[in-house]
Amino acid sequence: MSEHVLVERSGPLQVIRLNRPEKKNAITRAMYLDMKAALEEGDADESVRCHVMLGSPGAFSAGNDLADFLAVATGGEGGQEVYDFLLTLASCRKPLVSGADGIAVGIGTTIHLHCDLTLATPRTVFSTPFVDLGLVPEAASSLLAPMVIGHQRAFALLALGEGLPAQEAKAMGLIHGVVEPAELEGEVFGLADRLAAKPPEALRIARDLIRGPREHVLARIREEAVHFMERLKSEEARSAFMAFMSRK
Ligand SMILES: C/C=C/C(=O)SCCNC(=O)CCNC(=O)[C@H](O)C(C)(C)COP(=O)(O)OP(=O)(O)OC[C@H]1O[C@@H](n2cnc3c(N)ncnc32)[C@H](O)[C@@H]1OP(=O)(O)O
Repeated sequence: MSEHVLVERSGPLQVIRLNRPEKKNAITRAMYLDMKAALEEGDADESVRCHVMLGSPGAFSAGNDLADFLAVATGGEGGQEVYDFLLTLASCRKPLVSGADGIAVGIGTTIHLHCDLTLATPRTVFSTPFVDLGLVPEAASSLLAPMVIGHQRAFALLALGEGLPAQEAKAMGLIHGVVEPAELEGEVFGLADRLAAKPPEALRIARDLIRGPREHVLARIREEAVHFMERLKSEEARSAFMAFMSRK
């Protein structure tokens, strides 16, 4: 386990905390592996009733590490860890509650589409500049976002790259609530504890019914991944990553 993902237990909750604040919690290949392993271990552990996902004060996540993307764009290895993590996330068997404060870019936004309850703060802005990076949507966001907020709002988010402030995201039904930064973790743990206290089998069946079949979500992740991997190696993407890495 890298020091950039902290996995803790809090009673029946398993807490996965992104812990790379100096890089705004940009997610590296090692961090995807850690998050995947934690979700699998929590799912397999009968005493875990709910997963909690958190970032740092001011930054849930700046999305995929762009140095890692640049490495792939210039002929190196990578990409499989993201894909494997997303398939695990989308098939997770236990409820997921997340809290986002501040920066939530790329996968730092799309992770929450797989969470059952998400809280954010007034300073949180969700954004997915995929197209500006020469990329395409991932995490089945091209399917899930239009389902939740409608085509045009999803298009503005995923294709135009417009930031979506937390209050608007709540009004659209994309997240459950907005609380002050100082209250975020307490409120997230409060929701997760309420879920953990429910009869687990009834909650599991209810969650499966509410989320619906997973096949089409997994199929969309696969479909997006084909395009995403091609785009990662494109000149459009390479120049966008280089522009970020060489900015002053
Ligand atoms: C499958 C997944 C796909 C995706 O997730 S696609 C999305 C990829 N992410 C992005 O395009 C976001 C890139 N980052 C930014 O645009 C900005 O950052 C922010 C708006 C998120 C924050 O800006 P500010 O508050 O001014 O912070 P700062 O000075 O830019 O960042 C602090 C340190 O964090 C590093 N960093 C930020 N984001 C990333 C990243 N995504 N990959 C690698 N490093 C990142 C910076 O370089 C810098 O580092 P140093 O202090 O050493 O200069």
